[in-house]
Amino acid sequence: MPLLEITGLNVHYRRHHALRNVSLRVEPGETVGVIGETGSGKSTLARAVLGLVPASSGTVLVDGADVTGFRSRHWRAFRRRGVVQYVFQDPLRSLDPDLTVEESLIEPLLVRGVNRDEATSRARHLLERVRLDEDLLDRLPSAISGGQRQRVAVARALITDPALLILDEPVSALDSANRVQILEILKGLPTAQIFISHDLGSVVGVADRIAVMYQGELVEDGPARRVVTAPEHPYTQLLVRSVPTLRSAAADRAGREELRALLHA
Ligand SMILES: Nc1ncnc2c1ncn2[C@@H]1O[C@H](COP(=O)(O)OP(=O)(O)OP(=O)(O)O)[C@@H](O)[C@H]1O
Repeated sequence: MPLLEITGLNVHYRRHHALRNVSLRVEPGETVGVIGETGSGKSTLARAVLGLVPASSGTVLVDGADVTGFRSRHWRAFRRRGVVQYVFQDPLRSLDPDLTVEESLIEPLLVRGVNRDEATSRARHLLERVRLDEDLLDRLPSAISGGQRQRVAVARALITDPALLILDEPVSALDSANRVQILEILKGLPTAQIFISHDLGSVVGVADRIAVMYQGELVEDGPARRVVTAPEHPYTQLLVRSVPTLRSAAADRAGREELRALLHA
């Protein structure tokens, strides 16, 4: 069973048709890159999966449950299970400015009834996974760097052991060194991910599959290598052409690594 199955999804903001008949599947453990230019509907897709905008029609099945029919109490119960977690471009949106790093990390566990010692030990373990020093645990988000904050946001999203992580432009606000480090961390995760970006270069080294959005429609969806080496839709062809070394470098894994280093140098 797919972890996420979106079928014929339409979303309107008043009279604006933001998502048009979008269908997308994500299998457990799979990373799907969603790319497209500004306004193409990428964030709306994420919002629909998280229940932050209503669907006009279509279905969104998360772990077998049709969330499009959920009322607010269903959403509360569903969110408490922590099956889907998210990370935004700006980590200050995911982190409470008044909570220390440690408090931010353990809070999702405490509300689920995990005791403080166990929660703290899991928080420390996750810090290691996102390559952050334990010294940061006592600091407020305002007292750490943007790259560190985004790593804390990733750790907080992972602490409930979600089946699906939705990342909306997670590296767009970071400098190139931090960008590469976060991409490395995401690449090593066993969790299924939807990685939203306007930048094909960021997505290509992380994603198993790439889905391309254009004007509210999902115009192409396929294995990352195929989308990059043999793009079918004219918009994808344009995207690939605009990153000249992508096509040849995507031919193998080593090439992709090289390409990413090149793009983020
Ligand atoms: N709350 C809203 N009310 C009205 N229209 C909206 C709202 N949010 C988004 N839109 C419109 O819906 C379309 C899709 O927006 P969305 O944020 O999903 O695009 P995006 O691909 O994520 O863009 P970006 O890369 O700039 O974040 C855009 O035309 C946008 O102006």
